[in-house]
Amino acid sequence: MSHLAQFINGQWTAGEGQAFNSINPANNDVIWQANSATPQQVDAAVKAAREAFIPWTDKTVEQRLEVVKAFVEQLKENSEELALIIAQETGKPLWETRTEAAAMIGKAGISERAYHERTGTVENPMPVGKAVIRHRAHGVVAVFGPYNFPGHLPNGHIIPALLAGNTVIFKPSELTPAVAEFTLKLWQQAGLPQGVINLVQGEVETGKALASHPGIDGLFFTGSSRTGHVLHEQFAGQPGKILALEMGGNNPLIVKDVSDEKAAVHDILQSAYISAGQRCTCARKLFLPAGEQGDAILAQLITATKNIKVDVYDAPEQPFMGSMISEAAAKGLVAAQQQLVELGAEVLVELKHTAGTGFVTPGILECSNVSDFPDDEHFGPLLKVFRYTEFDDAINKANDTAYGLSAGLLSDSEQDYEYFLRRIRAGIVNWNRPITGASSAAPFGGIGASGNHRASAYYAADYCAYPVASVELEKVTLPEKLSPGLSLD
Ligand SMILES: NC(=O)c1ccc[n+]([C@@H]2O[C@H](COP(=O)([O-])OP(=O)(O)OC[C@H]3O[C@@H](n4cnc5c(N)ncnc54)[C@H](O)[C@@H]3O)[C@@H](O)[C@H]2O)c1
Ligand SMILES: O=CCC[C@H](NC(=O)CCC(=O)O)C(=O)O
Repeated sequence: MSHLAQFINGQWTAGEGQAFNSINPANNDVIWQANSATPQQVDAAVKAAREAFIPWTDKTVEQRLEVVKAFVEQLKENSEELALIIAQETGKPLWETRTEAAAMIGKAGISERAYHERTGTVENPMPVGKAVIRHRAHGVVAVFGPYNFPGHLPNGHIIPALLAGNTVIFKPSELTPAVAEFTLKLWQQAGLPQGVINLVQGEVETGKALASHPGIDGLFFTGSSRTGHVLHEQFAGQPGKILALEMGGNNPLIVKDVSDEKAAVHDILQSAYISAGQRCTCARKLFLPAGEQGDAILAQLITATKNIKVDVYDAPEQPFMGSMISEAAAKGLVAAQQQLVELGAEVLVELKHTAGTGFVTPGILECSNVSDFPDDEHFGPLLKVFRYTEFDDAINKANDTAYGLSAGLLSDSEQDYEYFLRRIRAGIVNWNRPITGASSAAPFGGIGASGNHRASAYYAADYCAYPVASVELEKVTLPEKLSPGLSLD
């Protein structure tokens, strides 16, 4: 019998659709196999979530929080195993997947604060009675997750959604089903009532069946801009449904006048190559000043990039970068490098792929002379360098993208930063810090092709509930003065 990979109405069930696998991208070994959920099983999951909605939303937030806290206890007890499963499925080194497990634990407290601060209940006295603002859950929401943070990013939708009183159907990335399954088992052990979260696993067809299901009240998505745009079109003409899209980026980092060149190189490496370049916030384009300082930083960057340690997730001496998510993704990046070379890019450090694996070494391309630079998110460790003479030119080129997720300036001048801050178009704008590693205690989202103005992380509470404004008085009472033209006698 097929592996029981679907969690529907509190029961682990085998999928009845086509078989799919998860592989360890470091060596292409199959580590998980199951059958996908069919549209009928997706329908059963939506019905289970609908049945569970009223009892769940009728609980007090404190009661819902108790379950979330029990889940956090489960996460704490099992964090090492969770970190290992994330590492096996994604290729990310263990030091990094441990930080992902820790971010999942931290999400509960942050979401609790956000729930009260952004969607809490507010009462204001009025001349007659009072005005009250409350927030209500939307109902049944679908959560779609990406492969690069298979635990942390879906968790960033699921916890706020549950706290607000929604019930959830979770469709994880088909590349990381084991992480989703393990996480759902922790929810189950935490005592979550049946139907409150349902897991439907499978490839794109399962995703399509869920996204197009008429029974969902909303969809919270983290993933590529391509899929996000498909979902946006699919939701057109349905203003009653809430759609939150967290998508990719083509993120710029500008270096201007810095006194500590080594520190600048460090922040560039952290921005471009962490998670093997597979973070939505990673720097894709680096703008270096023409002249001596730019030359010196570039030379140091080339050396440091060649020295980056790339290895398996559990290497005793931990690498900075593990493997990419798959061999196909690695090959895609090699193809992107080749395409840029054909457009006029010069290879400063070649990105090289190890056949039969998802391993690549980090690469740098000099792209100042590339005409018709494609506005594609290269989701991996391939940094494109541009040299500039005028700060305004660098900012204009940095803004020359449909995306707008993260951006950064490395400069000792606060005046430069203020200028940059006023002109750059992005949802995350940093100064003298890497542009990756955003805080869950801040809003997280982008503009343009990066999002639809529904920031996540600290602001996720906003899209998990709708406001209800009430004016209230304990009993029906005649006003002291009637409106002109009214008579009750
Ligand atoms: N802004 C953010 O918060 C953020 C965070 C992490 C990753 N990302 C982005 O995510 C991308 C990498 O993740 P990915 O490759 O897993 O994304 P993806 O878009 O391929 O997949 C995301 C989810 O959507 C599902 N899906 C794909 N096509 C679908 C369709 N037509 N209908 C319904 N569901 C569908 C997938 O099965 C998966 O569950 C990168 O572009 C990255 O920048 C964004
Ligand atoms: O890959 C995209 C996410 C990258 C990550 N951002 C966050 O973790 C945001 C915080 C949150 O959602 O809680 C990063 O910036 O490195």
